Amino acid sequence: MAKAEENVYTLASVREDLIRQEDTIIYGLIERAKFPSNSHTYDEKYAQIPGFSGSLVEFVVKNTEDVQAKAGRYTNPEENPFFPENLPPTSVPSYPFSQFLHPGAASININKSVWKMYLRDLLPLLATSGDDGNYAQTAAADLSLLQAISRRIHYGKFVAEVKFRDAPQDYEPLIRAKDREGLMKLLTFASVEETVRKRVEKKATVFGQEVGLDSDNDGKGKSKFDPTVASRLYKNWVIPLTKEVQVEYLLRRVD
Ligand SMILES: O=C(O)C(=O)C[C@]1(C(=O)O)C=C[C@@H](O)C=C1
Repeated sequence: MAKAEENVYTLASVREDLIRQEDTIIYGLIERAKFPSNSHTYDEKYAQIPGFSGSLVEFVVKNTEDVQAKAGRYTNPEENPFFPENLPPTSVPSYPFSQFLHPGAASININKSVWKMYLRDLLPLLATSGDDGNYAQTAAADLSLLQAISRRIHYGKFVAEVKFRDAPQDYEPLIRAKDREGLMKLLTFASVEETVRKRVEKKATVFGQEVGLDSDNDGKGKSKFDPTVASRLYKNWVIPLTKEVQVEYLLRRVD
């Protein structure tokens, strides 16, 4: 959650926020796994939308972002659109979001990589093959999951700012030397990453299980999706991309 006041982010508070965001991502995985792959959703040749060239998922994401931009979504520095080109300005009164980040943060948006990873890597792991015709609903599930993953990854900007403020003397020389590898090493906590992966898989197991009234049967039924998909998502893409955002942010931090 964005904070209105200055200096309210700490390493503990941003980590807590990341933990809460895990829930949103796992619910998003469950919601998308409800539908089969529905490949027409992603097929540019299938969608014949007058005045629009692209797939159905692009149509839903672009148009929803347009509405949400007018409603003020992107005035929050935690939010980054997938299609920033030609987005309308907000039409609502502004909220005094914290100016915690360095202004360079605004130029970091790695949603092109998030989008590619989602379609190419995650969906084949998550969705069973098949077609039930629910393409609009599928695209809507894709959108909320994409937004949750994107928010988590770009939250790396806040994590990096906190780390920089905690130890500028360690970060500044590496930033000035543009030492990406050194920065990556300094911001990495292998044991935290392992805890995150394990917790995510546990949450996915718990949230994905059938709940009955007979507690003896809880957890015995079929899971709503394979919980290892959640931990693989984090291990292979979410954590590495969050770290990439941190490095990009730090490189702009002393400009
Ligand atoms: O908690 C941190 O320190 C983070 O930078 C977040 C995160 C993550 O993406 O979960 C990324 C890098 C660290 O190695 C550990 C965890």
